[in-house]
Amino acid sequence: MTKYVAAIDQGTTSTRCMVFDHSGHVVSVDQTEHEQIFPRAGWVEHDPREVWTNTRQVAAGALAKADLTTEDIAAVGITNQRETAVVWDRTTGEPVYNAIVWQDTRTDRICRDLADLGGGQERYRDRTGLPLATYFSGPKVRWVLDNVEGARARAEAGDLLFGNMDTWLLWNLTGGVDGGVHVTDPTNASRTLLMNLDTLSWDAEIAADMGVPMSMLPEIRSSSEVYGHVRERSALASVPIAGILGDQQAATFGQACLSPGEAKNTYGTGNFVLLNTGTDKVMSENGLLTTVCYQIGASAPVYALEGSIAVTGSLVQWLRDNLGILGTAGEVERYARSVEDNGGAYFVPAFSGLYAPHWRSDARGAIVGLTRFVNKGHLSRAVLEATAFQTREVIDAMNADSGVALTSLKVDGGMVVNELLMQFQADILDVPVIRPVVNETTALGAAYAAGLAVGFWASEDDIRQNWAQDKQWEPTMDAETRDRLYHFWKKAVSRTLNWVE
Ligand SMILES: Nc1ncnc2c1ncn2[C@@H]1O[C@H](COP(=O)(O)OP(=O)(O)O)[C@@H](O)[C@H]1O
Ligand SMILES: O=P(O)(O)OC[C@H](O)CO
Repeated sequence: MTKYVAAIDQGTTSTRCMVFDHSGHVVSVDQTEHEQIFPRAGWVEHDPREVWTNTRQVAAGALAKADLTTEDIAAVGITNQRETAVVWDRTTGEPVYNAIVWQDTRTDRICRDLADLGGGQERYRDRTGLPLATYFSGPKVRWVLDNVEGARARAEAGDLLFGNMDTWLLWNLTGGVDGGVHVTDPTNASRTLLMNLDTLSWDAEIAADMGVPMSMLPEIRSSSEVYGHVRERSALASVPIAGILGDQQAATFGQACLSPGEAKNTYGTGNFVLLNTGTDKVMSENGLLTTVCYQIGASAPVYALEGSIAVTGSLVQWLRDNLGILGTAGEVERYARSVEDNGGAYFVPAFSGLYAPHWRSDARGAIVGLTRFVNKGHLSRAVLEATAFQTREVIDAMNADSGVALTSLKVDGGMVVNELLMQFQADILDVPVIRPVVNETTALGAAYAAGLAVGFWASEDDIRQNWAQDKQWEPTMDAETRDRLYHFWKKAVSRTLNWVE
């Protein structure tokens, strides 16, 4: 029997390939970053060709680093930044435009026009589980067809294909113009504003409203089945591609949040809290998303409530790259520890407006409470605290929507090495925060989906058994302090609204 399963994790800032053994431990990893393209304020793009080239490189790199060959790999899974939209020509394989990234706000006008058709921001909530917001892929496809010369005519002639990053990579991995498979899974499809959450199929009426021809849309298959095999003459040649999960759903799966009431929070570029609600979908009345959590083979889909926060780890990057006041992301903890508290400063990073639970595209970032006293340490602390406060907001909304009061929170992602943040998070939520041994839960979740499809893992019980705790932070803050800090956070948020006119 082959000993390993691989996962390709195509994230916002980088692409990695990871190889896991049967116990879910990392055997090998290779990773490379891609360019963040900011053509103008509010626009964020990636070059899909660069991402595809990087994918091939890291697949080869991960095998080489552990001295593995294709024969050692039982299956490969794909997990990806969700909502990031690619439109390409099926006859040439060439993208017609850069990938428009989930954080991009250029579709604000399109979303407002759609809302004006009736129903406002909630127009498609019943069918899709989502508010009308710039975050999702459908309006991004509309923008490409409206703005790239000749694109609409080519789309209507059936020459153009759409996909989130999972679909773009799957199509290329399985041969591209030579028989590439044009498929996605329900977790990715549920982020387009085009999929019906009950039937797990495309909604023709919404696609018509959105001006997106149905011929562009990939086939929706389950999250765990063999979609095709990797093309010949490449690193993972002939390996079955057997799992697709959007990265936040993959992390939920990798964290073994497999029963209703279990939740995780991933701290990466943004933060994403997902609560497994089982085979019942919970429609949010408090600004959360209802989304597909996973669908394993022919089983019924499992749903989740999601609190999506656009800017958390990227705020640390902003301090480092745009202001130059940090040398590395890790330094934020050292500066934050140099002071006792935030010195009265609050930083609301509404760089892409505010996502959950506010959904306010008219908000923009603000630092409030500044006095001459505030220094680099206080700002560093305010940056970390912003992550924890935003998490509290979505978890409060989740409690209200689901009636589930969390008794602990599983965490993962690039920011969870930050111990000050983890302690502050436990304090602001007043529940323990738990970090697993394998923090690479996103790639692991995709590996599990692929491994289950080919019998490498027998059942979800294997996933539960593989999960192990690394560290737990207990809340120590008194209620009065917690309430005071959170009160000022909410006041700071109110100062960012109604900024864009
Ligand atoms: N020690 C740290 N403290 C706070 N944030 C950190 C630290 N190390 C990394 N980060 C942040 O974590 C993020 C990277 O996490 P990762 O999970 O790799 O992101 P993604 O998958 O979204 O690309 C970056 O935004 C970075 O600023
Ligand atoms: O690539 P990440 O980890 O920042 O995740 C991005 C999310 O999928 C966006 O919805």
